[in-house]
Amino acid sequence: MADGHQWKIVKIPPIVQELAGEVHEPPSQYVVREQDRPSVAAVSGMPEPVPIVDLSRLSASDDEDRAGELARLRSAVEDWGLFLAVGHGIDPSFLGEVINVTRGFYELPLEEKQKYSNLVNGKEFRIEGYGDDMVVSEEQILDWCDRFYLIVEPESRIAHSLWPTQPPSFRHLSNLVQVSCCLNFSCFFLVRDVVREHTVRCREIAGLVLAKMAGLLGLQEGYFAGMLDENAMTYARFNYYPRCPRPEQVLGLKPHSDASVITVASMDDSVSGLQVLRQGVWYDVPIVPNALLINVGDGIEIMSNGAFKSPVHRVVTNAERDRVSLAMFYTLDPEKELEPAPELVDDERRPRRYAKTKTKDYVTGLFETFARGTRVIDTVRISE
Ligand SMILES: O=C(O)CCC(=O)C(=O)O
Ligand SMILES: [Fe+2]
Repeated sequence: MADGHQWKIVKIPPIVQELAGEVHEPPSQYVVREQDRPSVAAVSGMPEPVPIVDLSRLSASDDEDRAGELARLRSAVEDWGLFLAVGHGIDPSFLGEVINVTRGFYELPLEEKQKYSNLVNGKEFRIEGYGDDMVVSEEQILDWCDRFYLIVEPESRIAHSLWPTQPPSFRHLSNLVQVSCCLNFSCFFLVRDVVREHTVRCREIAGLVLAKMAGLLGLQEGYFAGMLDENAMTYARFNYYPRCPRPEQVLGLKPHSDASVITVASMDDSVSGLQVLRQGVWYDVPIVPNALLINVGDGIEIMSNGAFKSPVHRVVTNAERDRVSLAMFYTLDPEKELEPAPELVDDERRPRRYAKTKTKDYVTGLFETFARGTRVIDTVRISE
């Protein structure tokens, strides 16, 4: 099962935040092959800008306004697979808090963060928790990034060992140590409470976008959004990209696409790093203050039978600044099958392009392919 799955790993990777403080050059296991090296500024003076969609206008009463924004949405999800969403209604101060608690988590002492380790008994890898890449081979090139994954919903799948509901008792410790432990724990409670609230707000946004995307395909508006039911799983991934002395040699996050139905990401307003691949060219996703990034996941590419695209994206690092982001991955009930909507398949004009898989197997497949630098969607693609 995706959430309970554990993998044997060949080695335990270092925590990049610790490593970054010690080295002047990235160790060889982080240095990507010559042909995979990032141009640190990709196409910023780009032939075309990364799309921006004003969500408030998708439901505008003025027909022309609405049609114009829907056309922008169509082009974004067909051609790019992602866009920056403005007019989403989330208060900028709350978005600032989301980024602050993400930073706050990474500012905790290492021992504190390691209480939430993604390694079981120090040697098996699980999705949830704090740590680094799942290392499946000696040759694997590692990402210059630490991450903390939490399952936010449904309640029944939350790993309560990683998600305490009661602060532990520190009474046996000295006063000074008690105070510092309480501070650390209150930071974790803040992470928990903020991410819960953020999940609900971002799901409303995801629901609106999914409804409009279904409409663009001639499906009922609730078609995709309704699939995010009470058993649907939401993962939060808090990313931390330390400064890197040689940003041109490493990747913060290797090229991948998201296994979600849809992803809603909040990013640092002070430092960019996300790049998207479109028609063979890497584009920088610019900083637009208070915008959210909406990323079509593999789930929508599959369910739309390829009409909408799950984009390949990656993250580059920065020599001067560290960077944080928080990605919310909305996925289906792990027991639900992922397959093209029957309405969008017909043998003559639109043959089926993806085979059926169970969501939990798909998500498990993501972690295995990601470690190898390949894409899980290619394992279900039906060749023409
Ligand atoms: O850090 C970012 O901007 C994107 C992160 C991302 O792609 C992911 O967590 O899947
Ligand atoms: Fe991603």
